[in-house]
Amino acid sequence: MSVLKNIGRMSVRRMATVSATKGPTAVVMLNMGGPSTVPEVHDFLHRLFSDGDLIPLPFQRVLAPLIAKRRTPQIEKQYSDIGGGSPILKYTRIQGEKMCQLLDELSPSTAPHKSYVAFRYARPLTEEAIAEMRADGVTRAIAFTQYPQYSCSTTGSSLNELYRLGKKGELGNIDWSVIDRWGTHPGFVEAVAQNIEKTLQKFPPERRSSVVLLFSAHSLPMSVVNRGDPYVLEVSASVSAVMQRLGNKNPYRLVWQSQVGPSAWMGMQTREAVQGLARLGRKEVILIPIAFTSDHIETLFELDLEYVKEGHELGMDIHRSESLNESPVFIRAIADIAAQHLKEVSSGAPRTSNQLSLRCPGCTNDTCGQQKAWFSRGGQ
Ligand SMILES: C=CC1=C(C)c2cc3[nH]c(cc4nc(cc5[nH]c(cc1n2)c(C)c5CCC(=O)O)C(CCC(=O)O)=C4C)c(C)c3C=C
Ligand code: FES
Ligand SMILES: [Fe+2]
Repeated sequence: MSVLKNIGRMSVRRMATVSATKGPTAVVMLNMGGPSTVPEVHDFLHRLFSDGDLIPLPFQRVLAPLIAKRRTPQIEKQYSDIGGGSPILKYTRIQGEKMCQLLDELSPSTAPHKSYVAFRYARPLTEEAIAEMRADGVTRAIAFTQYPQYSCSTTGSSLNELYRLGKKGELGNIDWSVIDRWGTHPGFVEAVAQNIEKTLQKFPPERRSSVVLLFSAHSLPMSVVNRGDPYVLEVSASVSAVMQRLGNKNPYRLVWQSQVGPSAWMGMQTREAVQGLARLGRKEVILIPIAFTSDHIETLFELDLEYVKEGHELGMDIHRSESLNESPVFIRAIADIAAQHLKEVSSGAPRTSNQLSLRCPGCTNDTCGQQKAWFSRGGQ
């Protein structure tokens, strides 16, 4: 038995060495990113408002710098109030590195694995991740979205950006596949549920089952919802899966936060929901971030410094459930998702999910269609 084990270990090591000569299997962590320091806020907002896949503006090149400049002082203040910057880069690096350690064990035939961070609006940008991958001699890469639920304004924007670089010939000779959503994966659901259970402990046992679970996700403009974007459905599916895992013991609602600008956005708004619950006398509440995997201004500023504080002023016993951040259950989940994906693609499965192949019925952005076709061919 031990001889067999040793042979197993040797072949694992040999395979790792062989693939090391052609570079590691890259796992590219796609996300929007956030300014790591206050002076980076302006550039972050400038890139965000310049992204026509997120916010299509008339005369975008002219308007984006003006809007970014006008909004910078307010957002700088929010980042100062949460300690001087977004922790998303710190957490994404930790999640990626720990995930790859697990992946080397779970998928020895594709080892070694190396994670690269590709942010859409903050450094390291997609181009920087690609330069590092090319220097490492990468020939096989997974574009792994770190948004659990798919929206064309988030994951779609990151994939469009990769496609544009590929079309310009800047990606080199890399064979791509995509993990484009995983909002109901049992490991993700388990990690969120465990954090809720931990927060429920803060309430007296006899009142625990009447605590209201208020799931909160970043809202979407109704123009995006109404063109058939799948995000609202997918966030709802995550909430249902978490509630099922919790045995449906608590009353709950899904509400939406962080609307920007005057247009109509998906509701009900989180702030109004907190106020409404207080008015109805339902004063024991847990706020649960469900659409983002690490802390950011929406949790640390909007939920903690605004809504929890306002809830206390209304006499509520209100707490926020922790973000996933360094949760080992979560890191194990993303490693399992990547390992399963590598196994399926190596045995001939398509390079993206079937769901990614479908454009929103109201889509008028040609890049979306070209991007989907390009990834389905492995980025060729
Ligand atoms: C799943 C999460 C997110 C979706 C969906 C989303 C859509 C979306 N966002 C905007 C406009 C802005 N978003 C801004 C910041 C921001 N957005 C998300 C997440 C999602 N956005 C996060 C996590 C953050 C904050 C980053 C951090 O470090 O905390 C901003 C900038 C901040 C501000 O000016 O208020 C804007 C603008 C649109 C238009 C949109 C869908 C089309
Ligand atoms: S906007 Fe959804 S596919 Fe283009
Ligand atoms: Fe946003």
